[in-house]
Amino acid sequence: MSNDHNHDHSSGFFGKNTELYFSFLSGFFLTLGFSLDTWGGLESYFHLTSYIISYGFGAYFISQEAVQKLRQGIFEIDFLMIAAAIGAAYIGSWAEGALLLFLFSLGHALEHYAMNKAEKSIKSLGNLSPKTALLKTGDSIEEIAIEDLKIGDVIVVKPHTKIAADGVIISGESSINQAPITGESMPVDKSPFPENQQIPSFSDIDKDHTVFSGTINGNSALEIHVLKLTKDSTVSRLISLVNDVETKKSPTQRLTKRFEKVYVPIVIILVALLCFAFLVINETFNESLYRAITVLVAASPCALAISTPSAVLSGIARAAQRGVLIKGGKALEDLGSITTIAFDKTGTLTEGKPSLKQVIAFNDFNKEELLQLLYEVERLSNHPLAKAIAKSIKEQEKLEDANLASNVQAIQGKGVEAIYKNEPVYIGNTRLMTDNSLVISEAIETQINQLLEVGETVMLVGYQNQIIGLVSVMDIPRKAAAETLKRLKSIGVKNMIMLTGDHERVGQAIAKQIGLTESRGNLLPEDKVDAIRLLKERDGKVAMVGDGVNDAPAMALSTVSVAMGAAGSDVALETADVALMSDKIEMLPFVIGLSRASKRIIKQNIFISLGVVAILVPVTILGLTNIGLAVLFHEGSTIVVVLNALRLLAYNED
Ligand SMILES: Nc1ncnc2c1ncn2[C@@H]1O[C@H](COP(=O)(O)OP(=O)(O)OP(=O)(O)O)[C@@H](O)[C@H]1O
Ligand SMILES: [Zn+2]
Repeated sequence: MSNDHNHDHSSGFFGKNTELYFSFLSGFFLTLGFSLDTWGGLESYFHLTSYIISYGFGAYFISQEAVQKLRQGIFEIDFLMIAAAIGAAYIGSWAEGALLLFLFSLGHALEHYAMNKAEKSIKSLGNLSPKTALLKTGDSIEEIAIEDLKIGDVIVVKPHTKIAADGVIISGESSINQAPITGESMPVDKSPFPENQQIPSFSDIDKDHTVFSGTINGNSALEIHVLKLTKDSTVSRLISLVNDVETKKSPTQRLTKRFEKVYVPIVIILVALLCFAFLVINETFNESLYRAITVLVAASPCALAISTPSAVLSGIARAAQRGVLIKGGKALEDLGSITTIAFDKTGTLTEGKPSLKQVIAFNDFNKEELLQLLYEVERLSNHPLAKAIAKSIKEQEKLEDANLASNVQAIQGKGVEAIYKNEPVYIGNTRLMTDNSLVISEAIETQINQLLEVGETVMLVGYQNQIIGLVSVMDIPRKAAAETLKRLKSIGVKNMIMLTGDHERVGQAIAKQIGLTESRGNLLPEDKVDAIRLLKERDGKVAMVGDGVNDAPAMALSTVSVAMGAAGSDVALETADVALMSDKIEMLPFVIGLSRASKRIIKQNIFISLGVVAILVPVTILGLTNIGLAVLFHEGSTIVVVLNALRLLAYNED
């Protein structure tokens, strides 16, 4: 059976199920012919006509497909089946030939039906966004096509309608159903972005204020400031990523393809030889041909060809229903065999919204001035620590933006560097200070150690050639983290390692709280890459879970990378092998469990398909069965394999 399901048999006067109806008609005329033959007592002319009609309906789609493929130089199993049916007709076994075509076309139609169903549930994403939006200009509102929306436009979203663009709420509060994008079943409360503040880019805005195209508004009307063009919206990107998914073949799929390349020619040679068995043993040519045809049917690897793609597609479709994009069979199979997971800390295992604990000024530096400096510099950085510091200081101190800082530069894994009131300033860890020849006194060292003791992340501030102060924050583990790790352990994940740029001791404090097996701190992004390399050497396969921002290189090196909160970050969505659209870490056991189930089903399917061939071929060569039975077992196994794969669509964690 064809492995490539881009073709569609929807053209036809019975609509999209024409293929299925044609196969039923083939079955009907087969039964009619058989009845006439057995009980009719009429001229053979009648039942023969009925069989020929059955052949016509049975072969209609398969032959088209086979010819089309043959023209492209692809030799398909469909072709073998048609050859077998023609051979059967030649030796007068019309009934068997018709049965073959009937069941083969039925299997084929069911396979297409099932695959379409899985594909549809993946592609349903595409039907999400509405076609038009209500554009507000001044007091007037006009309906325009979503393609005509521009960045900065304001659109009105009525209660219980779909949101037409990715953007930020500027007026109204509502509870939004984000299930179509993130798979979260509970609506999420959203509020307007604070007034009189400049609107940053989409990924830098707190999720409490942003909305996605294709999600559904709750009870009250909203006004939304558009931040992305329709073609760049999260849902558009999702659709194009989903379209790529099917072109990536899984390892098992490649293996079975390679096997078929060797196996199919062997079958053809064997069958050709069997046609001439009458030269060696005492039988007629027709008897030899009958045996050859039976072997051809028995040996064709239809079930094998469909065993992996059906499971991969169903697995991916099931994940998509829960807001998880698995980018292809390789990612699915890899994830299914993972026993080591490396986690990023900030925003992955922790909330990623640290709260401000201490601001301490040293050497008589003015504290007000320190607060203002911290605010001015950190509000221009988009590191989660920076955002938290800027936000808290602004709230506590009611500071106004004074634009005193410029040239803010992130120093990966260490902190930031900027110009504040025309002088260089450094905010970050001790490494950043020593890199810039700033001496950390013993008194400061003691203060730092006291804060680390209680699990706070400490950052120093270097300005005017000395250390003028420190700021500390505390990030708490996600509520679901401990429970999630426990479940991962129970499904067989042995090693769970935290890789963090934060201080070793802060890392260890959190690791202990939530039950990780190891924790490594003080890592620069390149150290995280090394850590992944070592883990791969030690454990074979490693999954890396992160936000895909400062850990992108490590994620790229991992066997399979999993991004959390991918709906909010284009980079994460594009680059990760598996994208959790929501930032719910508790989805991990679900996807890993699903991947394992998919792998299991692939194995079962291959066992079933090869098993049936292994039994059927010797039995047919020895002439112990007839075409009818060979057809039944052969097509039966194909249908069983497809149905087995479809079970994944109903996968749930237990
Ligand atoms: N904008 C910033 N302001 C102040 N300090 C910073 C800033 N960015 C980084 N740092 C310092 O550099 C350290 C390492 O940062 P990095 O981004 O590598 O990791 P992290 O966010 O602490 O944790 P994780 O690696 O788990 O994401 C931080 O712990 C902090 O001390
Ligand atoms: Zn096909």
